[in-house]
Amino acid sequence: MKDIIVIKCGGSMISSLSDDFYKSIKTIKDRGFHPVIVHGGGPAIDQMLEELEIKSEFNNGLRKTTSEVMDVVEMVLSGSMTNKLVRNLEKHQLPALGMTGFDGSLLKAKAKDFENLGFVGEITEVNSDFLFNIISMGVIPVISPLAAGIDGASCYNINADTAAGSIAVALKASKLLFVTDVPGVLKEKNLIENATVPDILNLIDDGTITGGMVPKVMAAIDSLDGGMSNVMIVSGKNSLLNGEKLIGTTIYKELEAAY
Ligand SMILES: Nc1ncnc2c1ncn2[C@@H]1O[C@H](COP(=O)(O)OP(=O)(O)O)[C@@H](O)[C@H]1O
Ligand SMILES: CC(=O)N[C@@H](CCC(=O)OP(=O)(O)O)C(=O)O
Repeated sequence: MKDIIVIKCGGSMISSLSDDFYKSIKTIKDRGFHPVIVHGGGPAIDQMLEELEIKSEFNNGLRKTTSEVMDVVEMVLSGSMTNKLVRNLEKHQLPALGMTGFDGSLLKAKAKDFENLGFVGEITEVNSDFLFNIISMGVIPVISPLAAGIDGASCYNINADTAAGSIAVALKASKLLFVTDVPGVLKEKNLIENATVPDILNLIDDGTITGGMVPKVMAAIDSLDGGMSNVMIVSGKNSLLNGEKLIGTTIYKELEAAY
């Protein structure tokens, strides 16, 4: 299927995505693209864990997921996070269907490093046909990054940036957008509009890119390695579009592609 655009909505933005953001999704769809949404929910998971007095820690940007933490992750990601997006899409005349990676065996995973990270998963399979069928009905899939183990029994917590990258590669999407709470990759408060993979690695090394931006750019790099050619980090605070153009940071594999 041509012109699929995978849009990852960060948990930092889900509750405050602007009306203009949803209108721009409508414009993108009207222009013939098929949006597929993958969402996060880190801040809402943090809040629920805190309310329940369950401790959680991060290891290289990934939440160490004990079975107690997994129950909360599953509840938050597949509950209010998905529902907020679906409700708002429907409000903007965009038919949408919320699902986890369990539905239709969409995502299969194995433990990434059980000893240190518990039930954090690494995606091993994406059921692309399941998504193609939904997309062909004109419906936007809204996916929470939970996956079943190969045995079908265990449940894994996948970083939403990583899940979006794997889904974009599997669907051979023409674009992958990471929607977050900043306009893109910033250096000294200025937006970097174009960056190659070596530029990004240097920005991590010199401490310009830190925290939640690290899994995002790493997922961008993995998806470029997986064959994607167009990966961007953009803000959800306003419209994604400035006329014909998407606004944000575009990451390219190498210099020739950038200019
Ligand atoms: N160089 C950078 N440019 C922009 N944001 C950065 C940079 N380095 C770190 N960040 C942080 O990354 C955050 C976005 O990641 P994250 O909080 O995980 O968002 P999301 O929930 O949308 O995935 C920004 O709000 C910012 O605090
Ligand atoms: C393994 C892992 O860290 N999973 C993430 C899943 C949610 C996520 O990625 O949400 P954001 O996109 O808002 O960061 C977590 O538990 O927070």
